[in-house]
Amino acid sequence: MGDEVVLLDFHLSMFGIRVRIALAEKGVKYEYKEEDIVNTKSALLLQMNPIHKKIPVLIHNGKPICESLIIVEYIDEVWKDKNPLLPTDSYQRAQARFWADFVDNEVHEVAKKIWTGKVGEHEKEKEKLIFNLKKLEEVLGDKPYFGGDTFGFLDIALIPFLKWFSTYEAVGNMKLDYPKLIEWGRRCLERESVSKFLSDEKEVYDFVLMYRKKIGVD
Ligand SMILES: N[C@@H](CCC(=O)N[C@@H](CSO)C(=O)NCC(=O)O)C(=O)O
Repeated sequence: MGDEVVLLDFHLSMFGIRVRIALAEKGVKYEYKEEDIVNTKSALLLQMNPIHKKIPVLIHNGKPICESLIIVEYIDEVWKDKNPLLPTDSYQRAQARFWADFVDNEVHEVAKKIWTGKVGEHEKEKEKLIFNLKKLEEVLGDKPYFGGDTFGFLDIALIPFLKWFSTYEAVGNMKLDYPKLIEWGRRCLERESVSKFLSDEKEVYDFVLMYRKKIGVD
């Protein structure tokens, strides 16, 4: 019997998009299940991720794997016959994991304070986000991809955020300066595994406006 793969996800989730890109890069077939994370989470999600109760969750032959970066590494290890995502060199792997963690804690968490917070209240976070994106541009340097000549793990970790940057700017009333990342993003979007899943900027913006109203900041 072949692999049974199910993905519990939310179409706009930058974390879920990471997993969808990795599965597409590996050519893995799976059943996609959209979760209504804003209102009612399914019993399956609560059963498969009882600790965080969050998406994405990959269910492989009935066994759940949680946390997007862990899921991407799992996919890379299980379906290792094509498109390796992590570098083979241990030091390069460690660097890729370090900067992917940076994306989660220094880009996403900082930006989330801006788009879920009252307008004008997060000047510190705005400065930090600008600084942190500049750091990522330095890591990219003049390479086509973060891992060098091939699209890989750290590209997958960051690319889903590309279509959230304009919302960060609009809600935060700020200007992000990241020309090299824009160029890199255009390069990544040439891959069908990316262009197929990256959210639409207006859809992201409309979702954030709805979410801000729901949590009462607008
Ligand atoms: N560290 C985790 C974050 C997942 C997450 O925040 N998922 C969100 C949707 S995307 O913003 C989620 O499931 N939120 C529901 C909730 O917070 O209850 C990962 O990398 O998978």
